Amino acid sequence: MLLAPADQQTTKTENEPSRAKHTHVVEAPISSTVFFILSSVSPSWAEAIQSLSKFRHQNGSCNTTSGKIVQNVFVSQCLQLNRQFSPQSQRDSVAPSVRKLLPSHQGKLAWTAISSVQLRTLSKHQNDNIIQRNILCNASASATAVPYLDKVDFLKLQNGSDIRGVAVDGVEGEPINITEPVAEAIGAAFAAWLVEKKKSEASRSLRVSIGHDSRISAKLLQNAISRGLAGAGLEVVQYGLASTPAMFNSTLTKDDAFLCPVDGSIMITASHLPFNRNGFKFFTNAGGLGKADVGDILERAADIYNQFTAESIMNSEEKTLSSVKRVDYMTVYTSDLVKAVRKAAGNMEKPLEGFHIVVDAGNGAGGFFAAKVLEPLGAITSGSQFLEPDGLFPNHIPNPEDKTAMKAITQAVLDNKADLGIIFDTDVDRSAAVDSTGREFNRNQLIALMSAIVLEEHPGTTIVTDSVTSDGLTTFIEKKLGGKHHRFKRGYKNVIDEGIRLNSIGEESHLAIETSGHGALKENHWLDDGAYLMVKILNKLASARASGIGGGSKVLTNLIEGLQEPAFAVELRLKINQNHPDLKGGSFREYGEAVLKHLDNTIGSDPRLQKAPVNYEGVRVSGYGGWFLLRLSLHDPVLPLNIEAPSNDDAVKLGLAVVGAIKEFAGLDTSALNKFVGLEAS
Ligand SMILES: O=P(O)(O)OC[C@H]1O[C@H](O)[C@H](O)[C@@H](O)[C@@H]1O
Repeated sequence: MLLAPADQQTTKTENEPSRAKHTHVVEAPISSTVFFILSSVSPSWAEAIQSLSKFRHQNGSCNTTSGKIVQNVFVSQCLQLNRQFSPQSQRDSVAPSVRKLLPSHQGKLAWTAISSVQLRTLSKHQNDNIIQRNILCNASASATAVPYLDKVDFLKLQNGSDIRGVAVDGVEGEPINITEPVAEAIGAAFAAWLVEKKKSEASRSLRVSIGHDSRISAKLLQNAISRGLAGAGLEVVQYGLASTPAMFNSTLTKDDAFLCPVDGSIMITASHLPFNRNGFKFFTNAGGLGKADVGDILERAADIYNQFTAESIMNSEEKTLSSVKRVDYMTVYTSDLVKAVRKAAGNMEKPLEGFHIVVDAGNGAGGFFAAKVLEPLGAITSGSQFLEPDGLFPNHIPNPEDKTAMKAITQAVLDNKADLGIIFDTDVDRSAAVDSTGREFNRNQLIALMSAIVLEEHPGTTIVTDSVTSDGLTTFIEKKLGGKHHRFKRGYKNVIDEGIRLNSIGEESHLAIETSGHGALKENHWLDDGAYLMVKILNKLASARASGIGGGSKVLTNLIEGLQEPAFAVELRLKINQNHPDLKGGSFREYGEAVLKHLDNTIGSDPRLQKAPVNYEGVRVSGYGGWFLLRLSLHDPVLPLNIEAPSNDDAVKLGLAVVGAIKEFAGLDTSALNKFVGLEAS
């Protein structure tokens, strides 16, 4: 329910279950541990902290500080404090003077000198207790302390339908391009876009929710983007740690007590990318914004940013954050998930009683699933791992496509003799599962399992998938399950939009799902939601139990019996060298298209190879009992090549067919493929 305004809010550990409907506003001194760390590094910071602490207490507006969150709040507060102490006459030059106040080392804070790599090699104990806090400070502070209004190429921040960039310093060759002013401009731009979109409906001021994953730059960016929105006159509601699907859901929920529905929503996340990255996803009740709208927002943001002055930034900070509200929305979202499972099990209170289910959240935002979804349904969750948010992702990348991550959850299932394992990506829009024997339900297997569940409910329906799905999956969906497999393009947004489009032209489709673990169901507003996919699986477990069928996750494993899996599968990512003279100054996309066209023409003359009769992306070819697909990456100057075959030899033959066709493209780095087929030593 509604919490205190953001600037008075207790910053408790964010995945802690909410105990009270209204959170108390607590005042407390700056954490002494942080004081110790900072003072040992820089006396001038220590003085600043003492002044800040005093100032905040005298003025009765100190945020409580605990754990990791303290540093973000703290650095931001120091900067605010400096601004508050500056007389108006000095404020025009506030950015340089703020930088001067910070202990600087070549334009950055002195304590950014410890590199993230060094930190990672320190002992776990240190990492957990002191050093990790230090890097959090470094990271957050350096996002603020880089030259304040540097020139930024906003359009380069677009990554398909997302915004992605670097928010934390410390990785060589990756300078920060999402600073607080950049985020503030993006917030203001989204506000302008939303007002224009919703002007016919707007009888009150528009409301926007903001949530974030566990990244170390999240808090600063959340406040910065809030300033942009609030400065434009919108009502801002911060959710804190949240999942991407929950953010979309908040545009649909009807509940005044939680200030819902909101008119627009922003998730701060860079999914499974490394700790130094961050980004934004945008939603309205019509779904996630697409490429064109995100491009529009970035153009507006560039204009807004160019008009920023140090004074305007300072004023927005002073005026707007106090109006921001906070709501514990994850409670609404998780109770909806709980209700969905109860309903599917004939309204049993604890339909998962006795099931042992372990969760691996990879230290992302998905830790809530154990305590707030599985346990209320009666499941035992002991042995769950990496549930605590930690933006350095110290255990494994939160990504169900990652082999190490899948190994970790499989091991947890086996070690705990659990019935099922569930794993999420950082922002919980992707997931995968593992049965009690350690069999993975990810990629084609997850799609097969979800198809089996959905086709039981909607016989004959069309299953939309991405382009890298296997031939065995098509056979399974069409021959075993009696559905239709519509293999479309890569990209969750492409897949979901295609599911929606098919329905609009009269072809019934209830599931759009990618091998990456993204998936959306028609019954769930086409919401791309890894947690909801797992709910559908839990429903199956619960309803099997309710109808007296035992055997734990065997009921799931049985559902994908008959799915043929390739003996050999590989993905090779061939880079396009954008500076190579062979590109003749053209874009990597044009070059990639030329490679694909040439491959397409070459394949036509080889009788052992057949082009896929229906294909929406790249060049997909069958032969030697298997297939390959060469396509352009959605985001990168890369041509990913997927090969599946009955044996390694057959896969090599398919690889050689590709080598023959693309070898004359000198701007393409084919070394990975050459090694695979044995033309280069590995
Ligand atoms: O085209 P690629 O580089 O393989 O990337 C494709 C993937 O990009 C992102 O991760 C999207 O979230 C996925 O939906 C998509 O499948």
